[in-house]
Amino acid sequence: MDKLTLFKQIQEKKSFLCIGLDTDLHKIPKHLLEYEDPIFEFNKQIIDATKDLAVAYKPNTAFYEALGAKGWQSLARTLDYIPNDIFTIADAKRGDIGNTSRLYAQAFFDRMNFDSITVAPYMGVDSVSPFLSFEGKWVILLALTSNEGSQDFQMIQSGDGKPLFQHVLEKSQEWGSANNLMYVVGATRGEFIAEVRKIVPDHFFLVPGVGAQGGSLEEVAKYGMNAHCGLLVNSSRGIIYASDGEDFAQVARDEARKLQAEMEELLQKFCK
Ligand SMILES: O=C(O)c1cc(=O)[nH]c(=O)n1[C@@H]1O[C@H](COP(=O)(O)O)[C@@H](O)[C@H]1O
Repeated sequence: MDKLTLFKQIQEKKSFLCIGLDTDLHKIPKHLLEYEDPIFEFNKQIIDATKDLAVAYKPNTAFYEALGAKGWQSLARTLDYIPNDIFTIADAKRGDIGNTSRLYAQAFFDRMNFDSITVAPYMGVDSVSPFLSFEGKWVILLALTSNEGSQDFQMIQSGDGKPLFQHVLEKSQEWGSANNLMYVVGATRGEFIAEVRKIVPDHFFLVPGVGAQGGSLEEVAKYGMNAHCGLLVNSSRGIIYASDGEDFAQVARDEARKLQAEMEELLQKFCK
């Protein structure tokens, strides 16, 4: 999916919501456990209930890898079930030496056909560029993450006073463009979003940290939105685990609708 098509989706649905399919066997409603593939059944019902409200789905692969081969099957079935016009993110946080990264890219872009994959930049250009050589696919590079530990390294300043995350943003622009490279910017790092947007004015951000992590959607939009929206704001637990009863899909829809309604207003206010 290219950048313009993604923006058209955002305009049509009046939404820049990404729903995280972080599906945990111990958290899904108990009545689903009688299904042959409870994880897929849960995801299927969440997708059916929210596909008119979301412009992206983001399974975090850890939740599927932890279940071994069966988990991978559930992930593949989930991906196949997501409507083709909705952007898909393999939240795998991969990155290794060149020939290994190329195999990771094959796994998620050829064998699984995800639109995009999250990648850690720590090993530099040869660990990232193999993913960028896949036509029509996206790298979503970790830049300023939402977790506590983002302070440990990402804020360390080099001699020129630039924090590490700024070096990641600047250097990586030599590797890809705003048409195949996005950045992870945590909603919990609101005070830096304006600064990040200045460094990368045209790139899309994947923004986790709204909902369960307490980040502000309004602040993200106020400081991060550009003329093509430029944002995919994720919520996982806040939506998919809003209820653990038989009504889980409807309640998830209600939560997604609340975020989408707020996004509709924010698009009118800041998307210019
Ligand atoms: O790459 C990510 O998606 C990610 C980056 C980051 O900085 N923080 C972060 O929470 N995430 C992921 O985004 C999702 C957030 O989940 P919730 O806190 O339940 O909305 C999880 O799958 C995280 O792994």
